[in-house]
Amino acid sequence: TTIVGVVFSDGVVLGADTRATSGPIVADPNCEKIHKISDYIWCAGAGTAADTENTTGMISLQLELLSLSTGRSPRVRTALTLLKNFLFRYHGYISAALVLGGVDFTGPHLHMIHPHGSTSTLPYISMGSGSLAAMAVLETGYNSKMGEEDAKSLVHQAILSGILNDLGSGGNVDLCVIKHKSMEFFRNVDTTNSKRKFRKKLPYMFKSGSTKILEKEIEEKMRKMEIVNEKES
Ligand SMILES: C#CCCCC(=O)N[C@@H](Cc1ccccc1)C(=O)N[C@@H](CC(C)C)B(O)O
Repeated sequence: TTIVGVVFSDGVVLGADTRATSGPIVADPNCEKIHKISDYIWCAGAGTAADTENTTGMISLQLELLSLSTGRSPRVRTALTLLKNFLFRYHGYISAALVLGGVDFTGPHLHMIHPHGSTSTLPYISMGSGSLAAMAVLETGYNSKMGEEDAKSLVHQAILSGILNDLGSGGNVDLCVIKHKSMEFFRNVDTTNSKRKFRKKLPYMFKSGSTKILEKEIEEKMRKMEIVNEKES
C-alpha cells in the first residue's frame, strides 16, 4: 500500500493506491483504502485490510454517537484519540496504519496513527509499503503555501510513485479533497499510468486432446487399490 496526506491552504488532500495483496498474489486490484469517518473526516489505511476497515468503521460509529449526544459536529482530534487508544489497547496486534485527515471548526488537521497507537501531527505524511517512494516525492514537492490544485497533483504524483516502484502498491489512484464543509472523493482519478498496457484478452483456445490425460496411471492405481481391497476382504 501507498497512502499519503497533505495539508494545503484551505484543507487536506488524502491519496491511496488500490492494490490488496496476499503474498505475491494481487488479491484485489481495485480496492478502496480511504474510509469515511464522518462527512469531513476521512482516513486512509495500510496494513491488514480487515483491521483498517473494521477499526475505521467502529470509530466512525462512535463519533456519530458522540455527535448525536453532544449536538456538535465531530473533531479530527477526537477521532485521533479514539483510534490511538483503541489500537494501543491491542499492542500492535491490530495492524492498522492510518493517515487521518479532515477539517473541523478549528481548521484542517492531518495525523498518522501507527498500529501500536503512537501518533504524529504533520503537514505531509506517507504510510504503507510504498511510503518511501511516496515520501521522496512529498519531500521534493511540498510547500506550506500550496493551493488545492498543487496539493492534488503532489498527492497524485506521490501515489503514482508508490504504484510504479513498490510491488505492494498498484492499481489506480484515489484522492479525497476536504475543505471547510466540503468534500470531493475522486475514485480512480487516473488509470492510464497504472493500467497494464500489455493486458490483452488473449484467445486461449486449445483444441481438445492437446492436454495428455493420464488415464492409464489412474486406472493402474485404481486396479491396484481394488486388488488390495479384495485381499483384505
Ligand atoms: C486475501 C485477501 C484480502 C486482503 C488481505 C490483506 O489484508 N492484504 C494486505 C497485506 C497483508 C497484510 C497482512 C496479512 C496478509 C496480507 C494488504 O494488501 N494491505 C494493503 C492495505 C489493505 C487495506 C488493502 B497495503 O498495506 O499493502
